[in-house]
Amino acid sequence: MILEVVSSSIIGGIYLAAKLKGGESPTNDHQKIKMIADAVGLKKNGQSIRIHRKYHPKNKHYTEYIYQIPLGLSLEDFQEKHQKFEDGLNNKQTRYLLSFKDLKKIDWKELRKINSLKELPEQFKRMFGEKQLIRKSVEMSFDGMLKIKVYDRAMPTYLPFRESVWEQCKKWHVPIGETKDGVHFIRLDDGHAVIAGTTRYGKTTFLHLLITTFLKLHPDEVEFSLIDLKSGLSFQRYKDCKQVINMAEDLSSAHSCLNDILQEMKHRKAWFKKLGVEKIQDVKQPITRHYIIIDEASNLDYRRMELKSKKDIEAAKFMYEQCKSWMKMIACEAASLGIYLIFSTQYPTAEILDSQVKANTITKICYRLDTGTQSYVVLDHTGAEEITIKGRAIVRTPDGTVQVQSYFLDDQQIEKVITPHIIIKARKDDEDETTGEDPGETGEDTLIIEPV
Ligand SMILES: Nc1ncnc2c1ncn2[C@@H]1O[C@H](COP(=O)(O)OP(=O)(O)OP(=O)(O)O)[C@@H](O)[C@H]1O
Repeated sequence: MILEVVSSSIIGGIYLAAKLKGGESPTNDHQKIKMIADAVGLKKNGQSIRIHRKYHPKNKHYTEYIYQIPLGLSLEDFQEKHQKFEDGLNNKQTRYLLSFKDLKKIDWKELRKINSLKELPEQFKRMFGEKQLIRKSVEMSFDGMLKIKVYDRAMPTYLPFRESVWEQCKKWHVPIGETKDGVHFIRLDDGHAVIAGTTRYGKTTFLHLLITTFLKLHPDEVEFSLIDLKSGLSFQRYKDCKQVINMAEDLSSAHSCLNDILQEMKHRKAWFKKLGVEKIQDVKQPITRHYIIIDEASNLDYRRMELKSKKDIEAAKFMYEQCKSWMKMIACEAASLGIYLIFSTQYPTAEILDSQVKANTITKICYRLDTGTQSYVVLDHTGAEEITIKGRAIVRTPDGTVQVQSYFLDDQQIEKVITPHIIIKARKDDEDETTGEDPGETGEDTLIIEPV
């Protein structure tokens, strides 16, 4: 049992409500939602939103309000005002979660004597200071009706990854983290994904979780092309995994890697044609899923490089333009062939995240961004600029938009998964330098030239 303490600056004291988890809230959130919608102009021809149903699922931490919205308004219009709804629902109230253990520590005699929050005894203030604030949060979706879920439970701010979560994974799903309702999985075998976020908020940590999850759960059915444009250090540890076919760390090697992918696409297209199938889901033979992971895609841009000679600038510009056009081709055509682009960047401008790449992206994961405009480029609505917690992300898929606290996977957990997959292999560069001698015959290294 959890007690909820609500402090309100209107009443100028403490209102203590003992209630069971999931009980009725003392305020009427529906009325607040309607008032906020009217106040921010979400009305048409004098018509406001109309409540259709209120729903409180058992054992869940939210109440869902289902509204009919006036003709001419869309989900996007409401999502743009997302912050206004959240602020309005939390207006004038601060809520804390306290356990019975906490309550035992309270000196009730002292508490009865006080008239305002300012007079709270030190011990009580300390206890509240340590507790997590409950801030109601809102999620919106649309299926003909506007559904607004109002959560009254604090989201965790740090979640170490638990290996047991992998046991719940469906095929090609990644357990990105947790919402207020528990573990949240994202499906990554039906399209491409974009991951955006300002520096040090969790993009690369999520990419490690993605790679590790697929190495753990589908080691014989997955391949990776890892394009690490942040000095090549993030993905270095995977370079000897047998599933890693290409590694690139600069424009030139990324260019060559993307060229290889185009060949791979041609090869798969020809094969699918022979089999008489259109998409990977229809292929009965064993076939790998290929994930191209680009970490810091903006670093492909030759204008961000320190190039001096005109010749170098021209060469880099040519490769950059080709990489961009190849990424568009991959975005448009590769998903049905089982090749997926995972595009990660700190700078989601319209220049970096091409509109065609974005349009063909199914999953959008957005950590904190610097501006509402950047948030809009990725999610088509603002909100990511309001995030202040590391690992907190807004995830948008065709199923709707949710806020997630992503898992933090540590180095030991990663090492444990990748160690069984490490082999000694010569990569493409080494291969170019060989004298033509068959390395297999020397009895030393095994040369792996990955076929598909
Ligand atoms: N899910 C998480 N939960 C809590 N803290 C996290 C999480 N993910 C990352 N962090 C913290 O943020 C730091 C940076 O994370 P990460 O390298 O993933 O950031 P990034 O977004 O890739 O940054 P950059 O773009 O600068 O490389 C981590 O070392 C860790 O301290």
